[in-house]
Amino acid sequence: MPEGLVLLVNLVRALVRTVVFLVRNIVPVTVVGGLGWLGVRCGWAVPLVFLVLAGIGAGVWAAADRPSFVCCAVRPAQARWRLAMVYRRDWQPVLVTAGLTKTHKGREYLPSLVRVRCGPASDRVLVRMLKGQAPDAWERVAVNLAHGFGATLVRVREGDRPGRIWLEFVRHDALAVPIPALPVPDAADVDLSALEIGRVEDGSPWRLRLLGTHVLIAGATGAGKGSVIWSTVRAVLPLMLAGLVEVWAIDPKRMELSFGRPLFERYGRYSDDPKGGMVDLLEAAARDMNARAEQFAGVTRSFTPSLEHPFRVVVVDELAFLTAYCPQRDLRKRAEAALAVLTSQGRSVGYCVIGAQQDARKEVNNLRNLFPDRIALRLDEDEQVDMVLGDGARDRGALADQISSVPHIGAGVGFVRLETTPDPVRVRAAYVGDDDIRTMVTLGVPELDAGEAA
Ligand SMILES: Nc1ncnc2c1ncn2[C@@H]1O[C@H](COP(=O)(O)OP(=O)(O)OP(=O)(O)O)[C@@H](O)[C@H]1O
Repeated sequence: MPEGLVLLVNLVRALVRTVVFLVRNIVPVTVVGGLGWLGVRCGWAVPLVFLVLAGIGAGVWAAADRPSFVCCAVRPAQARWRLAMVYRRDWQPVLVTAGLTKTHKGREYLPSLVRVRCGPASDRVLVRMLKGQAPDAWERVAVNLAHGFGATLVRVREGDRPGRIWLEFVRHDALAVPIPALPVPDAADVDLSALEIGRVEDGSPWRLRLLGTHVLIAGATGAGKGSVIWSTVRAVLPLMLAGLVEVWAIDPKRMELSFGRPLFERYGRYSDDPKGGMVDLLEAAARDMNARAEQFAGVTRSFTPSLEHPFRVVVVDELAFLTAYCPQRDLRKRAEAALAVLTSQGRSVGYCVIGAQQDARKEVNNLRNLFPDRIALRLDEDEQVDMVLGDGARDRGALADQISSVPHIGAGVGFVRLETTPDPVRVRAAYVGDDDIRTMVTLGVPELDAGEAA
């Protein structure tokens, strides 16, 4: 190519890049340009005064309404900064090393970086993949991307349209510190479709639905199943006291739920009797549910709790004890049958089963598919993740087998699928300690003093 032509091509390239840069950064460029122009025309004291006034304005805004300041000013600025200083700067070298680019006839094709959004603990980067590329190609090199961009973890999420994906770069673990028990809400604020029981990784509240569903909590021993159960009981406590919710507790382990026995006995039922009492309780629930279903048939399709028909939550602390480990075959069969009736028909008539289990394997719990909502806390083996959350959940980032077994760091941490997104999200349940449970019992059964309640 003649030298003059090379020069011309490079000149045009530089011009195009400058225009693209100016258009992309129109706001900061205009502000800096405007201040510079003021400085030249009126002296440098004038832009300085503007900057000081802007600083004071930002300070007042931050003091008056911190969430909106963070959301509208800090996060967009952080996203711009990280786009320029982290992602755009290292985009080409990292993608080339990770094998995500293609070279054809001497020309390199590079996936495009569309947008960056920053959250409190992670960045989301929207990427336009190369034509013919699939998200799996990115999932396979997630570790390379994490190291390349200085993140602790990268998850690949579906994009806003075909051909695009979101890369979620986790900067630091926002759930590494235990969350103390949440305050007992006012009765008017309790929503059985969205009970606040902890926090999602992005800092938003973790809300659990009970109305119209059943919940399975799977986690190895010490994974923190108790904190999910107790945070849920705490969230419905005001409605229990008002007679609109009953909690029927089945406690084969005689540990976790026995703390709240007086509460369950007054505002529901409780059994830890391995000789048939627990199964009787399950069967009683199934019978009541059938009677309710008959009463409602043809009258109503949506359930609203009332004093006559309270919402009933049946909590089973260890499902496998009733369905697999119980030595009497007859009791196992009866428990399985009652659970199957409750989980298959109870949703629309105000029954919700919350089942906890340590072992997610199929042979231990055949009823797993009857629980529409499932929570995977720390699990022993990677194949259990898909057994709990459904096929492909682990590939989509639900690394429940890698949650720390140190209680302070990993207990109560897990993965769930929310209604709003197909991808599993990381959550942590608030920790309801023994004192919190005592306080709850005293609230519900005031005649017991705190000592007796324990
Ligand atoms: N959400 C939490 N945040 C911090 N620590 C927690 C949390 N949940 C539980 N822990 C700690 O982890 C320990 C084990 O929790 P828990 O007994 O709830 O586990 P589990 O899954 O019910 O175990 P198991 O099946 O053996 O009964 C608790 O004693 C507590 O110290």
